[in-house]
Amino acid sequence: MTKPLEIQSYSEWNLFTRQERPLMIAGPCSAESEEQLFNTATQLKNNGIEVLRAGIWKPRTRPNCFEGVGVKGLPWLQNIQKELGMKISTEVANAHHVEAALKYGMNMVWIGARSTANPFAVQEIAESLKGVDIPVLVKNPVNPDIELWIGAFERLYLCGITKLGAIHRGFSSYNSTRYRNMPQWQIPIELKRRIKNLPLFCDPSHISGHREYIQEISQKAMDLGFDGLIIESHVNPDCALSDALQQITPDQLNQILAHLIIREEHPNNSNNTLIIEELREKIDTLDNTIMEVLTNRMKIIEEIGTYKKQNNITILQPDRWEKILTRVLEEARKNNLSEELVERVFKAIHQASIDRQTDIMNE
Ligand SMILES: C=C(O[C@@H]1C=C(C(=O)O)C=C[C@H]1O)C(=O)O
Repeated sequence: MTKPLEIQSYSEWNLFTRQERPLMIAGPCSAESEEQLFNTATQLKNNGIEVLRAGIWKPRTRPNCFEGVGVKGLPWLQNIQKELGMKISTEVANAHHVEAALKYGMNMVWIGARSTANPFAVQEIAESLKGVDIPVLVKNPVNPDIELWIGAFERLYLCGITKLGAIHRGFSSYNSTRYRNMPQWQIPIELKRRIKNLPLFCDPSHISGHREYIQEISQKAMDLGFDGLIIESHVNPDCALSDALQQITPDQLNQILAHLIIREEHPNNSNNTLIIEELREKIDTLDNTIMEVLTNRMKIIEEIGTYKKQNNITILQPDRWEKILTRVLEEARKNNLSEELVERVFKAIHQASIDRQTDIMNE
């Protein structure tokens, strides 16, 4: 889609009366019983949380796990809306879920990571939401594919939904990493650049997979300018029927929120602005130098490419490449620069050289 999506600001969502960052959505991974849900909601509400989340249908990796209580949990949520005045939200994965959720007065729904990865599911959900005026949040797909994530917003938008928001919950990985799902922060950063006015929530519970990391991930999300957080909270996390390790009590959630430092995107006085502006001028000059160096390097790459073509020499020269990489990594170590950064930069430069010389060979 070429035209920018005209997305409504969260101030028009009718969900949050408190509009400061972080906008908060919290509640158990799953609704397990009326009592568990009501007690959790009561404590959250007493701690100032306005929007409750609870999974009713749980997509599980393997069969024979707890797959949610199903529609019988919907009246429990509706009762909380009535008794406690909280806004209620749940995950929907198909048109039946949407219909049932709407019947019980859901104030917001979200599409889960596995569903976002499936355009058929997203299309079905989008069509079933036509004419409905509640916010719809979309979790990132399980695979790190930003186009698929953006495609889901476009499908919803084309069905007339303009109260849209994104939830960053991290990406699946084969390797074992510090977190359950890799944050790959560059992807939500790019999403923010591509859809500028899209409200962005972070789900530190699913990124971390463990409660001990929720604080640091929430802080990072705030420092990257996320608008809100969606955090799993349960009255008795250790006895939770799903995602026990990553859930926290409403009081633990309160502690985490109390420790968050909320920084502003723009400096709040002209002196700070001036200092940053001066430093940015220096960076602009250096960026110009980088561009000049890259341009000159590429010119020489082209000369070598032409010579190789005329003299039947292969494009890739493993020994030369090995030497370059060894040398710059050694320089990185000496200068206290991240070796990972230098390696990534030089691999990208080398790949671009190969691509350019390939073009020359084929001319
Ligand atoms: C430029 C050359 O071609 C390739 C590109 C290189 C580079 O970008 O520095 C190095 C080795 C080759 O794989 C070369 O042969 O020197």
